Amino acid sequence: MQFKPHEIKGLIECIPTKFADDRGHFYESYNKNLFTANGIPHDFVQDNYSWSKKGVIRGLHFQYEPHGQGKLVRCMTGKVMDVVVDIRKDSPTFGQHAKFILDSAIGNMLFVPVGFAHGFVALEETIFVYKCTDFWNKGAESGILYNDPALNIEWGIENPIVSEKDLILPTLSELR
Ligand SMILES: Cc1cn([C@H]2C[C@H](O)[C@@H](COP(=O)(O)OP(=O)(O)O[C@H]3O[C@@H](C)C(=O)[C@@H](O)[C@H]3O)O2)c(=O)[nH]c1=O
Repeated sequence: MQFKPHEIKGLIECIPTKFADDRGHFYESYNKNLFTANGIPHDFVQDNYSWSKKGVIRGLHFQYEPHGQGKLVRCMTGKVMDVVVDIRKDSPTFGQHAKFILDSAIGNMLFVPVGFAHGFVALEETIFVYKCTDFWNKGAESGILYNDPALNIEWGIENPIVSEKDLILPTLSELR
């Protein structure tokens, strides 16, 4: 597994080493000792699964403290452009976003720490799976409008499929 810290502190892309043979291939998608030794020392308490049609945008989501969730995200099938926004108030990169192509053919993952809003656009029909460091808490759920003009995120898609809930999320400045 290769661990690639991003210039926005705390984001780590994890790229597995695959063992291929005549049957197919194998890799460890999570190993607590290895992840702990490489800057992801968390206890994950919930695993999530979503299936999305091509052109779906989910996000940008986060939970308020003390229910913040770190997330280790990846595609089991398909491919997404994953988008994260730094909303840590004391961060020098507050308000900045980063984009990652997560591709099931590669198996790359992204660790998104507490303090980021997270979302993705499905570039293909995609099964998206992720481990969370805290439980879902409906009362603590919040988010930012995916097309908040101030964030200036280029999603690369016209007419995305977005949930009614996500279409009425506040902008980042409305949150503050
Ligand atoms: C997130 C979540 C939702 N649900 C339920 C609530 C609702 O009825 C249904 C669908 O929920 P949502 O529309 O919020 O699902 P979705 O838009 O896929 O929410 C997810 O989006 C991505 C981008 C994230 O980062 C996740 O943390 C999560 O917020 O599933 C749970 O039971 N447990 C959970 O952990």
